[in-house]
Amino acid sequence: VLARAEEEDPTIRTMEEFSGYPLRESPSWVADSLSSLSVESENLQKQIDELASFSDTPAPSVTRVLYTDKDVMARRYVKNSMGLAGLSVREDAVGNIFGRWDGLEPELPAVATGSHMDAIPYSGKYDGVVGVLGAMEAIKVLRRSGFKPKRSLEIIVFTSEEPTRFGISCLGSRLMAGSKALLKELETTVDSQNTSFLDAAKYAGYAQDPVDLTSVFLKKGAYAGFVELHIEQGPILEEEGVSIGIVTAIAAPASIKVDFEGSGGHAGAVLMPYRNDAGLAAAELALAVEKHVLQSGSIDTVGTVGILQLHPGAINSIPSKSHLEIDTRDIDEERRNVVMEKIHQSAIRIARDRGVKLAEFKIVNQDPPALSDESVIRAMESASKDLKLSHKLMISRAYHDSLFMARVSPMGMIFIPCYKGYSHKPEEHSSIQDITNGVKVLALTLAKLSLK
Ligand SMILES: NC(=O)N[C@@H](O)C(=O)O
Ligand SMILES: [Mn+2]
Ligand SMILES: [Mn+2]
Repeated sequence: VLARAEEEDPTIRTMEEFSGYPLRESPSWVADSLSSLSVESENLQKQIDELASFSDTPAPSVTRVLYTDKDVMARRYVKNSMGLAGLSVREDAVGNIFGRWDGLEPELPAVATGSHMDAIPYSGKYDGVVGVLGAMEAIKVLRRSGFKPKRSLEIIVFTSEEPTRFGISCLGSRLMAGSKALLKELETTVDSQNTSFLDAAKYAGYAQDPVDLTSVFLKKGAYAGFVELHIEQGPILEEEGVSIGIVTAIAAPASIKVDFEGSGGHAGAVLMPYRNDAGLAAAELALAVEKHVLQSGSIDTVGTVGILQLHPGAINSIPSKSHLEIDTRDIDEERRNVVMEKIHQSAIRIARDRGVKLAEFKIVNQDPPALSDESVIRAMESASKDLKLSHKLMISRAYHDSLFMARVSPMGMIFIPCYKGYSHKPEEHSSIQDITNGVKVLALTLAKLSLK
């Protein structure tokens, strides 16, 4: 369809370049391709179920942690599927996977899409995976419709969006966005088993010597656009009966690691006035996090203590050490930073009042929010309209690799409804109809962006 229009009327091309608006969004082009946008939904659901089987915990839960055997098997499955979809596949030094469909003008910066396939402990099978397998299906949909992209289309599977193994979220996309701080951090980063990041990466077949992780950095202007399809992970779309969420901004995430050290001792013999209980210090700080977040003055501020560990972890021994990991977010970066400072002051006060040592108060990440790009938002909106799917503008409270891709490319995200907004638990679910709608909107959005 495209080739024919271009050959027939060069003025269209000039008009397009001038307005930056693909005239071919004229009803005829969209109408032509709309009817032929067929999604193989059954096969897509089968792939989602198959990928969920690469898990270290029993179904319906999914646990797939970075560079573990199940992660390596899942990576092999996805690379294989990319090959079958006719994409040229490559990987970088930390295992970000790229599947490319060359466009008519392959020298132009490509348009990318993608998400992640690692899964936190005891989570579901849709978080990230819909954006990876759905992206592959979107490319297949366009191929089936006879569409020929001008700009190449590239699927990216990001390494370690989840912070599970090394406490670092969006590790792959952060590096792609050129984070020198992370580069440094990874030299000494170890997991809870004291395995270094580099050893774990090597175990999975990455970070081959001579290790140069700067090779992961994206060249400026590498992509003309990036669009991530993802489940909403919240209840709004389902509650309002809306099919498509068009993300305009991603909230600003931050995480803090805290260690307290006390004197420990016998749970029976040490009387209460003589204790320096690191466990109670941790408990008090966890409640202080909640207090500061609730007092931020906005419902948009959230705070979670998702990890709280006590040492030696014996019922009849007073905790001598405690470790907490705090996740706090807000769409207002300043307001979130104020909360973080209050949490820090509380940690110092609690340590003083309880006679324990604040051994560590480490801000692991403190990221700014990201805004979606206007032109990408317009493309997602017009795609939803063309497909006659209800849609609404909304913000993402969860973070995504898109948060970092926004630093190197015009970014947008497409949300689909999920059951009761459940996520990060086995009950996470999106209907194949909702996934199919998301895939169609993604396909059409990629087509429009690839013509620009
Ligand atoms: N999308 C998503 O779940 N990202 C998470 O890693 C998060 O904690 O937001
Ligand atoms: Mn997640
Ligand atoms: Mn995700």
